[in-house]
Amino acid sequence: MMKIAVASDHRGVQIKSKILALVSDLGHQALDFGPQDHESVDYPDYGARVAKAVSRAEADRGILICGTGMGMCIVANKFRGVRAATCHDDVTAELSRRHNNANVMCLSGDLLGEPFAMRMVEIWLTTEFEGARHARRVDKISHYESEEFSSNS
Ligand SMILES: O=C(CO)[C@H](O)[C@H](O)[C@H](O)COP(=O)(O)O
Repeated sequence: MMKIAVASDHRGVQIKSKILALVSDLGHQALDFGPQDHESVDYPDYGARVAKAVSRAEADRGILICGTGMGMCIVANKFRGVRAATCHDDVTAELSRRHNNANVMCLSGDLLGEPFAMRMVEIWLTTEFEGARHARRVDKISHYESEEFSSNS
């Protein structure tokens, strides 16, 4: 069982509730990081909540929804240890796990149909990281965000 933190902006509130239910149905602990209504909010505030939880290992993974899935991805990737990927379909959902070991999935609330998005979430939650050559590449990403790299570049 994983702890999955989920948040959205106002464009993703409706699908967020469906995703939270799916996450629970799949046997995981679903953590709702808001918002709770359709009032307009700023996606960086909610993206940061989930990304911070993943970065601090308070959640195993996160799922973020905004209009396009892009703004959430940009903000989430500012947090150490977060590998956020905007997923558009089954293939990007699967490969973001198998190749990139993505720990945050970002989705569009505007562009994906609900059944399609639900299938992508299920794929993303059930697909393992392949490791091997991909582990070497993910390790290089970690290196580029390390203090050692920042102080020498
Ligand atoms: O992806 C996004 C941010 O990059 C989103 O589409 C936001 O949900 C969008 O920018 C919000 O716009 P709104 O006109 O204030 O609803």
